[in-house]
Amino acid sequence: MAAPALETRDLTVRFGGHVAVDGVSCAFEAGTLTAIVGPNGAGKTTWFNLISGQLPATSGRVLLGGRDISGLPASSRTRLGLGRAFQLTNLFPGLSVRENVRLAVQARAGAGADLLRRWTHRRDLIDEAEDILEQVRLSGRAGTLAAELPDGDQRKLEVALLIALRPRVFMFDEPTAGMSVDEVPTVLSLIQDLRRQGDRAILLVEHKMDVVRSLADRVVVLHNGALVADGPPAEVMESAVVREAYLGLEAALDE
Ligand SMILES: Nc1ncnc2c1ncn2[C@@H]1O[C@H](COP(=O)(O)OP(=O)(O)OP(=O)(O)O)[C@@H](O)[C@H]1O
Repeated sequence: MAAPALETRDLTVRFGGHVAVDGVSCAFEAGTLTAIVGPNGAGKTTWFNLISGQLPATSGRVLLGGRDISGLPASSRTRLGLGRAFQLTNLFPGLSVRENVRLAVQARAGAGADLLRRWTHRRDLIDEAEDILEQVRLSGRAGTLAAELPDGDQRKLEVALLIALRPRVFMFDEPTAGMSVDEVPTVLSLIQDLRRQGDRAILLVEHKMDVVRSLADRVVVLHNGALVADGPPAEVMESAVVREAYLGLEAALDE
């Protein structure tokens, strides 16, 4: 059997006496979208930080496609196919949307640091960038400077840059936080499109239960740093253990 796209084994981090992520073992298969939920301070973002390499683990392992990446820095993990959205540092505010996407495609393709000058020779990469712009519905804004995009479009651009990297694992941490109501569906349908491609695992930290219900195949619940429930959304969100453990979530679950 193929190794899971991503796996954490007994992953733990302590801050002094506080165990923020407590022995979390969990595997994510390609073609699935897993929502990670839990009350504030449950350890969701810290778990993401351990997976992406932003934070070193105290103990435990992270495996990407079966390969142990625990000791690797974040940049190497990205190169190996771990794509975390909204943490990207490769967005150039002074360049247009199109130029940003082209640079990301070119960087992934290893076309060198000669950047925009080479574009005329790489029709395939130009086409790929245009396809991605279309996929994220930013073709109409291709000439706009990244810095001048409204927030929602900037999120879309960040997803575009992530797609350009062709990761096998996509990690989204509250992708619609702070967005206006009319922008939310676009970003959610983008994430749904990614899931439909079938060859990647998608992890989504999300507080909005309606989003979880509509997008996720599976829900993983963290509480006090530990994984306390894992299963199909309807089952997990209705389970007594989750309802009892999460008084704070109860209102949201009933929405
Ligand atoms: N660098 C750090 N140093 C000390 N404590 C930390 C650090 N990072 C996180 N923590 C603590 O670890 C716990 C988990 O925090 P984390 O942000 O991962 O929770 P979360 O589930 O993502 O919460 P939220 O939903 O509010 O984003 C919290 O108690 C937090 O204060």
